[in-house]
Amino acid sequence: MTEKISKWRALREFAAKAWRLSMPYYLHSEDKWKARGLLLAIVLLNLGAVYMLVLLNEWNRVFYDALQNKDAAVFWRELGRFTYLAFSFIVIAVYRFYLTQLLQMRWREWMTKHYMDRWLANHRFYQMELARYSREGNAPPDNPDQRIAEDMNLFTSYTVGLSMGLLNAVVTLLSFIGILWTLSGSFGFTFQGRHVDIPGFMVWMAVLYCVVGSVLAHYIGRPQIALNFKQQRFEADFRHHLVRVREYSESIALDKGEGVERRQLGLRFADVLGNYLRLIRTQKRLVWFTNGFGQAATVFPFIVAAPRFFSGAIQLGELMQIASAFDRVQGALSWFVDNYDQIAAWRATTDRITSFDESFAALQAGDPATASETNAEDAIALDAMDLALPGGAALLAVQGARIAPGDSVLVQGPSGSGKSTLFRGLAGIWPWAKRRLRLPADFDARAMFLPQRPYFPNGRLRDALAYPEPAARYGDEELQAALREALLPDLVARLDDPDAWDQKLSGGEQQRLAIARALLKKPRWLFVDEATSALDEAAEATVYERLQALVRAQNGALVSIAHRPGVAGWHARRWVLEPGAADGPRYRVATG
Ligand SMILES: Nc1ncnc2c1ncn2[C@@H]1O[C@H](COP(=O)(O)OP(=O)(O)OP(=O)(O)O)[C@@H](O)[C@H]1O
Repeated sequence: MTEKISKWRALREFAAKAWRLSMPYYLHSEDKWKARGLLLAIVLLNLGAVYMLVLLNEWNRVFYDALQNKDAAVFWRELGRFTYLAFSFIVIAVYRFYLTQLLQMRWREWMTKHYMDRWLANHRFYQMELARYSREGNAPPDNPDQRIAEDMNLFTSYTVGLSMGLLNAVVTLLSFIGILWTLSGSFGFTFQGRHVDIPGFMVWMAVLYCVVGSVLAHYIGRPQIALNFKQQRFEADFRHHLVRVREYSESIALDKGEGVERRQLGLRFADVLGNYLRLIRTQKRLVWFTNGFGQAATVFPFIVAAPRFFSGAIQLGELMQIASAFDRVQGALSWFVDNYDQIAAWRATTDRITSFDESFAALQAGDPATASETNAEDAIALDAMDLALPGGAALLAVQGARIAPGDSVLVQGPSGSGKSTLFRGLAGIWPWAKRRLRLPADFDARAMFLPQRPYFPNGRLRDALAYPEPAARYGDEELQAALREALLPDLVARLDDPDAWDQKLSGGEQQRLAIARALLKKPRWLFVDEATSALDEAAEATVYERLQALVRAQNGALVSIAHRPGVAGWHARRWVLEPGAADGPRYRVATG
């Protein structure tokens, strides 16, 4: 009993989830009127298709009666009528298909854009990756790329396809149950001396046939839901690992890591195949059943109605009409059996998008971490900032630190003490931060962080240099001057060359390209995290001289993280990360 209740609850929860995911498009999106129009047209075409089936069913009776009576005139007239009925049916079928596909496409477009916006907003794409490897309770769903690329497609096509299929089945059922009921006659038998008459006998037989079928299909096909869910995950993990091997191809080749990677890939692919085998075994059982069930359905109505035909109670036309109406009723009632696979996949995809959705909501709930005020003064005031590790352990505390125009600060401390995390906290991307900051009014627009590993999009060098702004914002001369100043004179002539710059350029060249980006954009508040570590000391000194000159010209400040003693000379102040008290964060910042 409790199992039954929990099943109903699971079904209700699934319906609620599918509803929650679907409604925004039809109720609130900017595309809602077109969507509703398409939906209405598809519903009408579905109803039209059922109406055509009713007409064809009636046609069956007249046509077969004409055959039995050897009435050639009626035979030819009915063939003519068939042509017209069949043509209308074909037109409806074509437009039903076309408009359904159009609706699915528009809906997918809207959902994909909507989820891409949410994923990229407020650094959520970054925070999701951070949280994934933390040991906190509920990790975000795996492979967001797959959610966005594949699940949106699956969800929209299953939702439209299956709900229209269900509508079709219900309307067909209602239309043909009446026909079948009228044609059925009643079935009489004597039980304990009393005569019992069952009206609509064929309808009851159809219902019995399909209830038994649906229940059996459910029990046979049930494991598919979980297996489908897992299959998607295993496939995505396998693909993800392949992409990583491609991305880190050089490091792996230098480490001679091919063997390990091959084994890792083999393990992931074995998961894919193992689960797939289980899935197809379950599917095989279901195919056994649905085929047997479908074949039996062809002869079943003849067997049940034959006695009335042989007794002369009905003609051949009526027998054929009964068979065709039974076929329709049975087809409608078997909707569940026939679509078991798809329903299972629909549930899996709905669950995946819902968990993706929930992780957005959870991240959103944590947003106050990024709160900061605008400073009345033109300076960065870190009144208090506590940074923790993903597991919750307190890592670093800063109190009463200040960066004013003209400042140059070197941040020093042991490796792993939280220097980069301090920058992440200042940039407002670290989710485990409690911040009481006052920032200058132009901080958002004019602060720039140079990370240890800069990112360059594949494409023309000018796009990589100007990223994330459009390259068109800068003239050739500006771009070339920035490259020259950042000690990359050889690249000056290659502004329009398309390439994978993060693979083609050496580590030091990539760092100089990131510095060229800073020189191009002229930030006021510049944060440099080991961004010159791959340069030789002479080049590092030249670069620092230029960065210093840059921020001085902007009346800004330079804050650097660097281990090399040579860099210290370019900074007037030090912030040192020192071990904290035993009961507090691991490190505290001593400002100087
Ligand atoms: N995504 C993460 N998940 C878990 N721990 C992290 C994550 N990012 C950083 N940490 C941990 O936070 C601590 C501080 O890291 P951070 O990169 O800020 O150190 P750092 O002082 O800049 O080190 P280095 O000088 O080696 O670059 C380290 O112990 C690191 O392992």
